Amino acid sequence: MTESRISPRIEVEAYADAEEAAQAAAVAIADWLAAGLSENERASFVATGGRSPGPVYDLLATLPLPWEQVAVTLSDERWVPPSSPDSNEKLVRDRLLTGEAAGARLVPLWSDAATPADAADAAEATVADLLPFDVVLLGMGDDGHFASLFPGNPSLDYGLDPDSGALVIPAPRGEPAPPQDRISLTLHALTKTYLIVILISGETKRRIVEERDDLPIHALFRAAGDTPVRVIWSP
Ligand SMILES: O=C(O)[C@H](O)[C@@H](O)[C@H](O)[C@H](O)COP(=O)(O)O
Repeated sequence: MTESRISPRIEVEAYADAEEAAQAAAVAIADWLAAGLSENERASFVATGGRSPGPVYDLLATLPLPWEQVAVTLSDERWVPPSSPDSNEKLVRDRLLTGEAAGARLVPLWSDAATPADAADAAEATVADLLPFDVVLLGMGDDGHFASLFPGNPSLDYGLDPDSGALVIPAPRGEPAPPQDRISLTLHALTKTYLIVILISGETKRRIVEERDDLPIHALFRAAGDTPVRVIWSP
């Protein structure tokens, strides 16, 4: 593993391949959950969507943690029911809440509310009950978005406002992204945690992290304060 520093606190940890990166992320998450559970009755984990985290969840589901003491919520959700193949809740139910981790408690963001805004309002209280999170897992898009906080989206400024006080907001579909309405945790919510793990791959994403400072992900780095941020990368 090699490390490159882009700031005093953020290090890009380079792993040989996606499998090694997933292993490193799973170990980081499991260690932090175990540490939280050594001090508290409950722990909470923010899982993310997309293509990258599935192998991490597969590994976590094999680990003998006291998962019945762990609450799992989502960094964001597409405005689709949990039966949809696009649902992040479905991804987490299928890949994480199985095996050893079947007993974990899922706190979803989607509900049968009339609109994403109504669902976000309803999720505000259930997410607030989980704070501070023990660990947050995020991915990042090629545009530097994380969760559903997309460059150019009308919800972005509010979503990145560290003083907003809001935990969960609607993110409308738009041009260029996202392709469908979303619900997202805010920067304010996602930085109320003891560890942030960002799982990315490919040169484009590594260069975004290392060479730019103007995208949503960089606002997260700045807002993280004393919260450790681990950027786990593979080619
Ligand atoms: O709902 C989602 O799609 C995710 O929460 C999203 O924020 C994801 O983390 C990034 O788009 C990176 O996705 P990949 O890991 O597939 O590149």
